[in-house]
Amino acid sequence: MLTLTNVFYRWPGASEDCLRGLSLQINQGEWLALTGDNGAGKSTLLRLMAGLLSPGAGHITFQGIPLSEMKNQQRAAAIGVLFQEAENQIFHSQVAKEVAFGLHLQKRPAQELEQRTADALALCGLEDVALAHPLDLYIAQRRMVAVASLEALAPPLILLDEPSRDFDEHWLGIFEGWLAACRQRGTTVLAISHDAEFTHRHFPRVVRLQQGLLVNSDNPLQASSPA
Ligand SMILES: Nc1ncnc2c1ncn2[C@@H]1O[C@H](COP(=O)(O)OP(=O)(O)OP(=O)(O)O)[C@@H](O)[C@H]1O
Repeated sequence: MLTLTNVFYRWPGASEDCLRGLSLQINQGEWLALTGDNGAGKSTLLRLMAGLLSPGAGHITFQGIPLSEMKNQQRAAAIGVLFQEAENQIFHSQVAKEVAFGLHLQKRPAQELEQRTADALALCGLEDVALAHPLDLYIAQRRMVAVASLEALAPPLILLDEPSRDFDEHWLGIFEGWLAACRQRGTTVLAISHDAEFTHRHFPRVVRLQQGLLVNSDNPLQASSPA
């Protein structure tokens, strides 16, 4: 589904490459966790996978199409991202409007838009705050607003950066209910996570980013190569 081939990336002004010839294939329907030390480059890699940064060398394709050739709208429909600071991806003054925004951009019929928004709010435990300002919510609820916005669009590939962070037991349960819905519809998911228990519960395949390359957690000495 998503294929990275010999990808290099160096941040502007940095003296060394952050990613050094990294290759990875994420298959359709696969759930893959990405681990690694602080500063290893996991969030950088996620931004490359989302098409928000471009590799300095190498290439990334989504279902065979280079990410660089996809239009923004096409990419947004295909790949959903939950950032580490999910509150920074909230732009509207009302929860329901925020959740519906992506569907508006896709020009979905009004009835479908309303239904999908209502369903996403319900699944994400936000029905009672649908008319609230997102910034008036607790941090866990705000994070779920960003999740509900993803749910409304239901992209086939979802990238999550430290998703279990900020959740107490109650909200983690709701978030994991959403993950179950994603699994049921065959969504492909990649998650960066430092939360070993969460990773173990959901992600059968784990790769580790180390010195700009990926290694399999099962076999730390062997570089992860395209399947
Ligand atoms: N916007 C940026 N501009 C310049 N350098 C950056 C930027 N973002 C990250 N970096 C650098 O890239 C390297 C990798 O950072 P990144 O945030 O991708 O790591 P990470 O593995 O996600 O870390 P963490 O687990 O702490 O979130 C670091 O050296 C960081 O300083």
